[in-house]
Amino acid sequence: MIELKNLTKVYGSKSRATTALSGLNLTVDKGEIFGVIGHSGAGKSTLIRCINLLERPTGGEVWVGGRNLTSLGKRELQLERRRIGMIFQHFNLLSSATVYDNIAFPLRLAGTDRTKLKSKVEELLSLVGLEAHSGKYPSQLSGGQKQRVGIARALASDPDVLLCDEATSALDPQTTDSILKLLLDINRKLGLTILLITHEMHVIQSICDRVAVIHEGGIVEQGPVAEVFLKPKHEVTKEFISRDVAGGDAPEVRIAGAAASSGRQAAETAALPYTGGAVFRITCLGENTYGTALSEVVLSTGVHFAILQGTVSTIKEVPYSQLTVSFTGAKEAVELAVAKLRERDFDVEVLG
Ligand SMILES: Nc1ncnc2c1ncn2[C@@H]1O[C@H](COP(=O)(O)OP(=O)(O)OP(=O)(O)O)[C@@H](O)[C@H]1O
Repeated sequence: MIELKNLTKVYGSKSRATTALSGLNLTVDKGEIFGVIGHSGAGKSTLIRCINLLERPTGGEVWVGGRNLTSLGKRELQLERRRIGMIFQHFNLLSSATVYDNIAFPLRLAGTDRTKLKSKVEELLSLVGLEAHSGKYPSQLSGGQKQRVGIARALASDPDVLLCDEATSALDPQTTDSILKLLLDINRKLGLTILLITHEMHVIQSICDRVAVIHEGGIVEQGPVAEVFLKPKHEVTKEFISRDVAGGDAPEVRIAGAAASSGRQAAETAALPYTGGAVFRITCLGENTYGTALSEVVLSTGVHFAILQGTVSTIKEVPYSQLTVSFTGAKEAVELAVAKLRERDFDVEVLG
């Protein structure tokens, strides 16, 4: 649905030039929710604004729905843009217009007749749950309600694609969750392709199918959310995840006193209690998360275990657990426990 080929954006020129995007490639499939995460200055806003050509790329191509937008003239581009809705961090509503008129705005611009306009606005008000607020002005609405208006307005032209520019960054956690749920509902009901940019892993984890990590104007890692989230490879990805899990800057896993050989293990050998046992990271995705497989394996092999760190949560409504455990017992028994866990679809990583 969206294909970015070798996308480049340089702001300014000569000694004042800033390269915001450097030959970026990305494909978003029809009907999926795709998240791009990155730190401040990584190029997220530039990327999303280049997709509807609010920002002209310096080089490369932007394909949406099979058309190369970068090759279109003004009039054709205007028409294609109707197939791309956009919502913004600060909502960008018309302050002097009511909720109804904000939603009706793009329909009036497109010359929609009165009867059709009224029924479309009413349908959108109901979709975003604002039927009771249609006569209010933006100043009379909460942040979450304002974003609902933004979403309804973006959907007025029946777009195929919705671009979300940090759409929940100005909202509190509870309101964020209700807006994310609305986006997920819309994606499922309308089959809308959604591309969002964010600096919050929670947003990605809640609703995205796939994620790309942007750093210094390029994609450094991408894949299905569960894969990237549970097995991050790039340092920037690991940092986002450890912040999200630990709620701060703490590294993901640290083991006090254990001998370390590899770089990754060395970085992880500092803060968890030393139990004398072998340390593993055990990951489980799906219904098995709440099952008894782990205790069955442990009981059947006679090893003892201590949980050093753990998370049980969900990735887009699918449960997962990731536990750092220390196994103590005879070497053969520990090896057997690990083999049995792997047989039962647990991912077991040796940490030390
Ligand atoms: N209009 C502009 N003129 C010059 N440089 C710009 C302009 N817009 C962005 N940049 C630069 O391009 C780079 C990428 O900026 P961009 O806003 O795309 O990053 P971002 O990931 O969205 O950051 P944030 O999360 O802080 O919004 C940064 O170095 C920024 O300073």
